[in-house]
Amino acid sequence: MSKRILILNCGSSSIKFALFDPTALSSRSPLWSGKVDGISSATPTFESSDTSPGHLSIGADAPYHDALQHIRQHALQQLGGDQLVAVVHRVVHGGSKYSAPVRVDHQVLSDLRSYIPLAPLHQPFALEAIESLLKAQPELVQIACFDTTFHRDLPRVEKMLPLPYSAWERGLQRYGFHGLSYEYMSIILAERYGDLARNKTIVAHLGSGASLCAMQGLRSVATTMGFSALDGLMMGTRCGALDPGVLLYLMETEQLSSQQLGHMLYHECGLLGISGVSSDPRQLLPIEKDNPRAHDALALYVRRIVREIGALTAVLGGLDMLVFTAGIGENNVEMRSRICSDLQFLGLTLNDQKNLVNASTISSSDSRILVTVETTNEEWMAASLATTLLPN
Ligand SMILES: Nc1ncnc2c1ncn2[C@@H]1O[C@H](COP(=O)(O)OP(=O)(O)O)[C@@H](O)[C@H]1O
Ligand SMILES: CC(=O)OP(=O)(O)O
Ligand SMILES: [Mg+2]
Repeated sequence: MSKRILILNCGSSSIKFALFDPTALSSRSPLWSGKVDGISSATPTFESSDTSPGHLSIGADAPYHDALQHIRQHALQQLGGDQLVAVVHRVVHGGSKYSAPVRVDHQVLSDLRSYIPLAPLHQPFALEAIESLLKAQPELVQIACFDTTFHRDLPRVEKMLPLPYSAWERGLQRYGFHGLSYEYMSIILAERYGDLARNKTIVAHLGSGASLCAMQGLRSVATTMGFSALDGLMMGTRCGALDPGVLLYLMETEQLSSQQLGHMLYHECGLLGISGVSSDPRQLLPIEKDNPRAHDALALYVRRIVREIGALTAVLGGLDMLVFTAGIGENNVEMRSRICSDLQFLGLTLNDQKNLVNASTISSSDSRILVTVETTNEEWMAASLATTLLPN
């Protein structure tokens, strides 16, 4: 009977899953993988390496729960007679207590629950999966790998918030997210580009959630997400960095409660909020010529990225390499082109042909900055980080 581990990656718009042989992780290829997409939308889809994409019928009341059940059934079929030795979860927030992967028990689960208000779009769903498995199969080993871990050694000046000092003492700090993706990038970039990648690199993780990570020596030295996954770039439905005066105004003058504010900031802002049409650039690009709001949404999205790349370049004291990853970064030719076009002042130029086919290197041969496209693999990264915690 062969050993298997199941990885669950609960993102804000999808659940990705993968089954690995823990004794053959060097191949980085899962035995089976897939995703449920558009979970809270009217048209959720399921696809896996053994089935083509299709509509997934899940209830509107508990779509994450239903999607997880569906994945579990498929995973059990895939396992056949093999032994599931652990389920490994991408958990977005490890807080200040969990700075490394951990085996989950009731105490850990309760600690992780206390971080739900810091990541309400992600944390509850990963924890729901952990909790239901803990109930159904208490003997099954479950391991949590955190998005925050890769940023744990951020310089103090990047972690601090300019609030009264007591806030820092109470643990209010910038954490940073998408750490599994960035850690994977740090491995891949070292293998492909060696010393060049160890210089001044910015990785742009552009998916439903989006952030940038400035790396030096392939370690995180600054990142755009902060205390929560709301900070930094404008996203599909999240606002990104915002003048706190706006929040005071909305609370005081428009009497918005914290719940209403939370819902607005996480679900009704970003590309969807401005356009009123979609959180997905693929839907907005074809209509922007005739739809000023779609045009504004895309222009603001690009502007925020360019601004933050400028800021991180200043923090790094220069830039040698820019890497695009995640759903939009890996696939959206036009968005990459617009971002790079606004960065020409850095001596960055794209090779349009290579960009068009999502080639691995998309900068032109005379560009001062190497621009690459890399497929992220948060599931393999979580599998790899969990190996030391697996039962013998
Ligand atoms: N083939 C594709 N072409 C263009 N954009 C894509 C493609 N696949 C995914 N995307 C974009 O990526 C986004 C999802 O990115 P992803 O990294 O999977 O997000 P998350 O992990 O938050 O669910 C989608 O909203 C869509 O905009
Ligand atoms: C932290 C975060 O925003 O994750 P995702 O991009 O998967 O939603
Ligand atoms: Mg993601």
